[in-house]
Amino acid sequence: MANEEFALIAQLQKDLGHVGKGVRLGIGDDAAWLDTEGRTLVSSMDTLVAGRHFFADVHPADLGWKALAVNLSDLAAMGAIPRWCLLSLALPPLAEGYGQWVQDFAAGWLALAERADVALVGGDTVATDGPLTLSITALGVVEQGVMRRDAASVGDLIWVTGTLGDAAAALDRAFVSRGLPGWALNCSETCAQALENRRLRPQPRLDFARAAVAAGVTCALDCSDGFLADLGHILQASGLRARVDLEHLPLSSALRECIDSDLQRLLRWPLTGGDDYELIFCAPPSLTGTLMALATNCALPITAVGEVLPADPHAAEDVDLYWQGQSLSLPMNRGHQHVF
Ligand SMILES: Nc1ncnc2c1ncn2[C@@H]1O[C@H](COP(=O)(O)OP(=O)(O)O)[C@@H](O)[C@H]1O
Ligand SMILES: Cc1ncc(C[n+]2csc(CCOP(=O)(O)OP(=O)(O)O)c2C)c(N)n1
Ligand SMILES: [Mg+2]
Repeated sequence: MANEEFALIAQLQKDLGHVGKGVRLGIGDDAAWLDTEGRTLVSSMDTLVAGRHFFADVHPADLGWKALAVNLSDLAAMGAIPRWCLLSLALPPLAEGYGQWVQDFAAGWLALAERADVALVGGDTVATDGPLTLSITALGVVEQGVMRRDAASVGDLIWVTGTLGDAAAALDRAFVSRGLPGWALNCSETCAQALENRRLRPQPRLDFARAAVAAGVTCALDCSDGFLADLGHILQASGLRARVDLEHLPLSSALRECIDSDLQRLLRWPLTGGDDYELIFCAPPSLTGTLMALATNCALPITAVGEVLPADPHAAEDVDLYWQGQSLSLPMNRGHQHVF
């Protein structure tokens, strides 16, 4: 059954619009009216397109979670506290209408929104002849400063939260299972499910990020495109280089089983695969003890994977990559990039 725009918006308001901090006016007027209580505002936007960021047959609950998670991850990377979101939906025709879809999408979204205490305060809903497309604006506040891409310093250690490469390996498996080109995984069904869960339900590292910025970390971003590509963004913005030890990249036990010490798989999944939504941050060695204690408090492992080096006009690459004591040349593909 086809839905009409205003009926769908009313359902979105009912299923998704829960009460949030500082919301003077939420869904329903021409714009939201929000109270930042004197704190400064941090804003970010990310778009997800069917066929490019997710498979068109994704379960809407998984899509609801992931669409919010990737946006909250950008706020985490700034060290911001998420408060509000705006959601734009461009929906292609669907024979059975979007009633059940919105209900399922809302369940996935709210599972994370309630945990992160973030309220949907507005958006836009349109029909499209193109693929299903979601665009989310995430708004947060900061108490003191933020973490920036251009704030790395020579001698900083390069840290990563959690583990890298699980989602990229799961994406390969999903491609292969759909008869599309990809690398097959050699692992048990239990491992494959653990990887798939990382692909579908990324965890924005909000608590650790908030603690890190309060502890004086000034340089971070979130790893969405691939570790090497995203570290490159920090190095370019900061005008510096880095040394990275490939064997220090943190891997889940499931991914370790799939990689089985194979260099090509290490390069493909944890180094350049992307879709991780972990934080990469740089901090002086003097902060190491504090950071390890914060990570323990958050029950989130953090791993030092390299060091920031001075600029070198003679160096061909921005990263010196080592594996088992050997210097490696960088892979041609450093991570995900949209091409137009
Ligand atoms: N169409 C656009 N208009 C204005 N700014 C943009 C646009 N696309 C990207 N940006 C800005 O470029 C920067 C890098 O974007 P992006 O690579 O998408 O970051 P991220 O990986 O954190 O989402 C961000 O500050 C973003 O706001
Ligand atoms: C169906 C499907 N194809 C490919 C990917 C891989 N992929 C798509 S976008 C992306 C990186 C992040 O996307 P982008 O739009 O660059 O987000 P941003 O860096 O702006 O947060 C990756 C790894 C995927 N997750 N799902
Ligand atoms: Mg983006």
